[in-house]
Amino acid sequence: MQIAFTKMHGLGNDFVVLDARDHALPPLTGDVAAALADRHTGIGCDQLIVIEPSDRADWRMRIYNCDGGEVEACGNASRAVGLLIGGAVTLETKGGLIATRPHDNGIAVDMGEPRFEWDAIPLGYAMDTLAMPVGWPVGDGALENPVAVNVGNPHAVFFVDDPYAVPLAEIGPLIENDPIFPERVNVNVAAVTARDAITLRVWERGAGITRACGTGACATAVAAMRRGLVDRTVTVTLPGGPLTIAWDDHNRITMTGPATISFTGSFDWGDYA
Ligand SMILES: N[C@H](CCC[C@H](N)C(=O)O)C(=O)O
Repeated sequence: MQIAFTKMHGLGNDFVVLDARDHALPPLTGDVAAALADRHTGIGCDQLIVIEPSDRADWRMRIYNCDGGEVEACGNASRAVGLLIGGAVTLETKGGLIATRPHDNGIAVDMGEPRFEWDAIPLGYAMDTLAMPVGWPVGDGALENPVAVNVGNPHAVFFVDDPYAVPLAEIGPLIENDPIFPERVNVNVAAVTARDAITLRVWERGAGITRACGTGACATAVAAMRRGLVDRTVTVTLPGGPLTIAWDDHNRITMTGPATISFTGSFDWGDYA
């Protein structure tokens, strides 16, 4: 069975997008998602995205990390789907309802409200989420006291002097899989460089180091705002480029940035299932 796909990215965080708005796909399992996402034997991407009908929003967006796990949110993919569909779009995700609209700087996404309660992250037990009383040894120092925040998906945000000096490939998986995070976690290492500027790198849950992470940018921005380190609109610069994040007086996060269609193609479902 031939299936069409659109290859897309947001600042280099890339996606294989399957459009099932007017026809159902064959049953999609985590194994099929991981096979399609494999950069050696599949099409290759950080996340596999499926657009399908919804009875709660215009459409439903399903997100599979390249490890095959289905997850709640993906900021960069939200912009990609918004670009693909066009106009103002509401999307149902496992992490809640979001809304996209065209913007002068690409696509703007209402990412909803951040959650800071320990059991909403979730964490394994009650603790201060503004500075978790934990640390992980790194070299002759440590990554410690992260902010924990849920922006549809779980994030730990560490503020450091230089994100590019952190051995993220080494420490990322250890933190991602620490039992203190029952649903694992996305690991953000960030430096505040001005009241309106943050530099960020991300080890993504189920995907590893990516060139950009939209939810990571949202999580890091509101974490910095909660600590009083930045104003309520900031530019978060990732390896793939900048995103603008605003946290408004109605407690809603807006993320604005580019989305790109790379190419279209098709594959035989039988090659992967
Ligand atoms: N790895 C993330 C999902 C993708 C998030 C990232 N690609 C983004 O743009 O937000 C998670 O497991 O929660």
